[in-house]
Amino acid sequence: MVTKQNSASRPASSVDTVAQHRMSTSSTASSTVNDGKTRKRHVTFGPYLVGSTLGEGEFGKVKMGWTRPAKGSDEVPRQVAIKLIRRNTIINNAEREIKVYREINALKHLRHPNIIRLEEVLQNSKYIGIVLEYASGGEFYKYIQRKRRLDESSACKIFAELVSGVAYMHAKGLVHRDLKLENMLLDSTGDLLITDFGFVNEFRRGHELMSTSCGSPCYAAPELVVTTRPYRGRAADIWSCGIILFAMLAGYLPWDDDPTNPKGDDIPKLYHYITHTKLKFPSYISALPRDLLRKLLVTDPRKRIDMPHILSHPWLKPHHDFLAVTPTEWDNIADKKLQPGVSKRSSAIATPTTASNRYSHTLGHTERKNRGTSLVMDSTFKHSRPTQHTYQRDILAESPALRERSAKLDPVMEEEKTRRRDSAASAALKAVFESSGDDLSPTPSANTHSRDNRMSDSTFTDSRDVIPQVRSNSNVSHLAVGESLPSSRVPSTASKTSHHSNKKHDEVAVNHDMHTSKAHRKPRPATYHLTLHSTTPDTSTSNTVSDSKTDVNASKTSLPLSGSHVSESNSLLLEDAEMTSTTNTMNDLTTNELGPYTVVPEHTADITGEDSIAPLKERTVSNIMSISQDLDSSRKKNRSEQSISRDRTALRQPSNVSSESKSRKRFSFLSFAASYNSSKTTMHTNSTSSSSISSLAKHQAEVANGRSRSGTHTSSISNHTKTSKLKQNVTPSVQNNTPTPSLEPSTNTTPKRNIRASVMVSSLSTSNTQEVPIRDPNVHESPKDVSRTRKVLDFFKRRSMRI
Ligand SMILES: Nc1ncnc2c1ncn2[C@@H]1O[C@H](COP(=O)(O)OP(=O)(O)OP(=O)(O)O)[C@@H](O)[C@H]1O
Repeated sequence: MVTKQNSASRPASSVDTVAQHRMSTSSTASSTVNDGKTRKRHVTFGPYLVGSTLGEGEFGKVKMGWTRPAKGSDEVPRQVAIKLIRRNTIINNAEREIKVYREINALKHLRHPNIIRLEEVLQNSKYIGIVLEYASGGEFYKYIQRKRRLDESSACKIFAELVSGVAYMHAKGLVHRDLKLENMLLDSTGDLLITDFGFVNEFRRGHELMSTSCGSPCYAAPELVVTTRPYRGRAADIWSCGIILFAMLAGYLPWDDDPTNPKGDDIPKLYHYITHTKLKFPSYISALPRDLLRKLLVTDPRKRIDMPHILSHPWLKPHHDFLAVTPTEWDNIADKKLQPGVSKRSSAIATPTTASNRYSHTLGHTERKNRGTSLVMDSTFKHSRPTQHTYQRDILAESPALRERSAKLDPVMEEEKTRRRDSAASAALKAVFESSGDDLSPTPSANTHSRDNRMSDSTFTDSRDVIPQVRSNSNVSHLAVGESLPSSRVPSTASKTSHHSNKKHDEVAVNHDMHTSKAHRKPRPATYHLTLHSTTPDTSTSNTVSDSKTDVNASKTSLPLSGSHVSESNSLLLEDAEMTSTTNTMNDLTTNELGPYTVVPEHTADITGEDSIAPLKERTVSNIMSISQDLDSSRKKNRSEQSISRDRTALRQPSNVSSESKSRKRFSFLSFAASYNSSKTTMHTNSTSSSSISSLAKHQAEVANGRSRSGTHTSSISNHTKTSKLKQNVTPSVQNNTPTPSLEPSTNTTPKRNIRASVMVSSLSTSNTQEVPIRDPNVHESPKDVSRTRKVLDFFKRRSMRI
């Protein structure tokens, strides 16, 4: 149990004691410990000691953190990852703010072993700190880079975990919309953790069309890119899963072999290629995964395989028991610790092996079902959080406006809501809000429901079972998303075992004939470029598997191919009669998902604000609503300004960006501009869009000429990719008497900026963008082709203005 203490009142020696204890348990902590003669200042954030930077994202740094066990406690400090978001970076940016709260609220409702676990959210005057489960296995895309590609059994296991997590969130009425290798982490046992829920959205069954395009170009489903029609979020996620599976198995991204676009960085060309070219497999991918990939990477979302068929696909047979766990069962497993009268500690002691088998895919489904109430979770589920609808119900009960919004909740979840209404989490949370009055924010009055008080409630037989809770002292009002069991009481993360960890991702037998030294030099998101591999065109035109002569088993394997899921051709059906206008807008989501998170860390150090002890502005329903209401206007107002200021912010990034982060392939306006220029496009826009383009073009010219305001951009710019295509000196002409933006680059090498890959593009009125003829001398396109490609370009044109 972590006890919050005020650093001002806590003896410094105890800090050192904790630090030394920490040092003894974690090798990464040594930098904060001195020789004992002089006291060093330890960086803290709320109840956590803060360590080194794990990574950097759009909103700021992710830091390693450690819990600080109370003095005399036998608890071992536990590692967490703290995503620190500078409040001033989101305070005047409604979209960013919404993204942060989307992530928080989505994570709060998701409890699945392959989805990163949210521990709690802290806030002070400078930062919002999202405390996450620490993924000690690191980033999945780096793992693939190291391995070059995964062997089929490893890929199968990881893919099973991925689709299990995705199926779970889909069943919860949520779509991720930014699934990609870069948003996947590994835990200590090599199991997958899906992360980065900033683009998550909610859908209702029967009304699941979405209008906001977002994601990362290489992983985005074609319907997001080449049409402006509403799309089905779940189908888009499934496409991304297909790209991920292909990358895992092949070691490179699909449709990466366009000779006219060898680096795949010309996104419009890439999508043109995707929609016109059959999927090709390298010879080392066998028949079953090929079959699944063919069904996943179907450009027509109506013909794309759906989740039930994925889960039952023969290639995933080794994991069918794991995949048979239903979302409700996952929830039941997570809720186990909340049930009155169940002592996790005694159960864990009584059934240690069961606990460690939690993720075991080898566990028979029958056996798993029969475990019944004896099932014990290990540390992954040591926290419990209020469910989405429990949480919403309690909030909505206090707000007529939000109650009205609640009518839009997924009816599929109604049963879930009812089922959870009386859960311990619900009761505890309700108690918190009841005591907090109309404000709905946990205030000092909520402290009457302090941990100690609730511990005396006979409902909870084990103090560690009580979550969520308000941890409080005289200075702090803290809504904890979860509370941990002492690490010593439960199987540690490191001790988690599964049959996967036994294998520990066997080293891939790399075919060195295929992986030439040239291949190693190619900076691809998934390491290799297709053209360096032996590839086999997908020649299937019917429900047969006959892709490669190396697939000896192909002809012998009888696959339950579903005609509806087999891609006969990659032509995208743009006319989707079923698609109608969507009601699922960002505003809908915003109001439903924002919550009264207001947490004040008790004491400060380097990363805390000066006034951190003072009560901070509560996040009330009214300001939640105002964010929602202001969204549209602020979006319009700030569109072009934000894009430029973000560009400049990115340019002011510190020069010591790690080489790894530099090498991460990120989509940027510059890369788009390079692609745009290289496609020799002439733009015709109306005055509105042209002014934005003009602004961006002006800014880009500044960048190219080294006149960035910060003056430090050269050091912060990734120079691993030279925008050689900019040297083609193509100047789009902007008509309608608007100034012609000069996109001519300087003759100097113009490096590509390293900014985030995930973007969100609101569907703008097509009237804002006029004809965008594509002129590619090498391609003779039909009017239909031109139209499709134009849509691609429109997408990225809009997108680039939204960055
Ligand atoms: N729970 C975690 N455990 C370990 N490392 C993490 C964890 N979360 C993030 N990281 C590291 O921090 C990096 C930045 O994460 P973050 O989610 O902020 O950025 P991102 O992946 O670029 O997403 P985005 O910027 O879209 O929010 C990751 O790439 C990863 O290396």
